[in-house]
Amino acid sequence: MTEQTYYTLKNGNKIPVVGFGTWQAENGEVAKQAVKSALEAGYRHIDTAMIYGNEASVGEAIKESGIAREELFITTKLWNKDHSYEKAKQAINDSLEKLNLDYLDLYLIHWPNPVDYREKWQQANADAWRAMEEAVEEGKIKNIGVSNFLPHHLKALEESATIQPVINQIYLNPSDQQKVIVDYCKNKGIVLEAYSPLGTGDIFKLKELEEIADSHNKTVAQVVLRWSLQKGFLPLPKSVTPSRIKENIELFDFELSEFDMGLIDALQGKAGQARNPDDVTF
Ligand SMILES: NC(=O)C1=CN([C@@H]2O[C@H](COP(=O)(O)OP(=O)(O)OC[C@H]3O[C@@H](n4cnc5c(N)ncnc54)[C@H](OP(=O)(O)O)[C@@H]3O)[C@@H](O)[C@H]2O)C=CC1
Ligand SMILES: O=C1CO[C@H](CO)[C@@H](O)[C@@H]1O
Repeated sequence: MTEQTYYTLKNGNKIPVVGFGTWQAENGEVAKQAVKSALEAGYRHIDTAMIYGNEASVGEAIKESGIAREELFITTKLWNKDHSYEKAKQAINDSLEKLNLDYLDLYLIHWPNPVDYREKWQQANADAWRAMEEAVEEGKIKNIGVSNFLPHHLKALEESATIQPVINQIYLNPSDQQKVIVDYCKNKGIVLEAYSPLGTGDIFKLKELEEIADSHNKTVAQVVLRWSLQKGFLPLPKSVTPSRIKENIELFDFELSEFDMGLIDALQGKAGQARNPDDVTF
C-alpha cells in the first residue's frame, strides 16, 4: 500500500496530494469496488459529484472500508441546476445523505456559468457560495472551492466571499497546461486540482511519453501523474481497473528531471483541451 503524502491548504487544512476520480464509475458494484480498491491501494482522497450519480456507492465503499473518517478526504460538487441559496443548501444536505457522511472535506461549485443562470452567473455563484459558507459554519463542510473557474469568475466570487476559495479543480494535463488560470491561482494561494490528468485516456496517444516512461522503468500514466505532482498540482486519476488504480498512486519512488519536465511541457495542445466554461450548454 502506498502511503499518502499531504499538501497544506491556505486555511491550514491538509489534503492528500493524489485523489481518486470517480466520473463514469457507474453507481452500484462498479463504483463501490473501484473505491474499495482505491482505499486498499492507499488513496485517502476521493473525488465525486452529485452529477456522477454514484455518491451512494462511494459512501458504501467508505463505510465498509472501516477506515477512520478523519483519515479520509471526501469531495463532492454542486451541480449546475442548484446555484441558488436555497437549492445549494438542499444540495449539500442531499449529498451528505447519499454519501452517508456527517461532513464533507471539500465542496466545489462544479461550473461557474451554468446555462440556467447565464445572464446572472455572478449573483448565482455568490448565492450558492453563501449557502456553502453557512455549511462551513455549521460543521457540514471543512473546505470550500470551485471548479472550471477562470480568473474573471474567481474575481467576481472573491468580491462577495467571506471565506475565500482554497481550491480550483480544472482540466489540467500536459496537453492543456492552462497557464493563465494556473498563474492566477498560484498568486492567490489557491491550490489546483488536476482533473482528467490522463486526458480521460487521450494522453496515451502521445507516443513521446513512452520513451520517458521506459527510462524510469515506469508507465506512461505514472510519468504524467508525476509531472502533475512536480508542477504542484493535485492529480485526480480515475480508473475502475484494480491494477491501474494501484499503479496510479505509485508515484513517490522516482523523480522526473528538468529535462524530462521540459519534454512533457512541450506536449501542450497535442491531445485535447479544456472546455470553455462560458460556452458549456449544461
Ligand atoms: N470538475 C470537473 O468538471 C471534472 C472533474 N473530473 C474528475 O477528475 C477525475 C479524472 O478525470 P477523468 O476525465 O475521469 O479521466 P482520467 O484523465 O483520470 O482518465 C481516466 C481514463 O484513463 C484510463 N486509465 C486510468 N489509469 C490508467 C492507466 N494506468 N493506464 C491506462 N489507462 C488508464 C481509465 O480507464 P479504466 O477506468 O477503464 O481503467 C479511463 O478511461 C474524474 O473521474 C472526476 O473525479 C473529471 C472531469 C470533469
Ligand atoms: O465533472 C464532470 C464530468 O461529468 C459532467 C457531466 O457530463 C461534466 O460536465 C463535468 O465536468
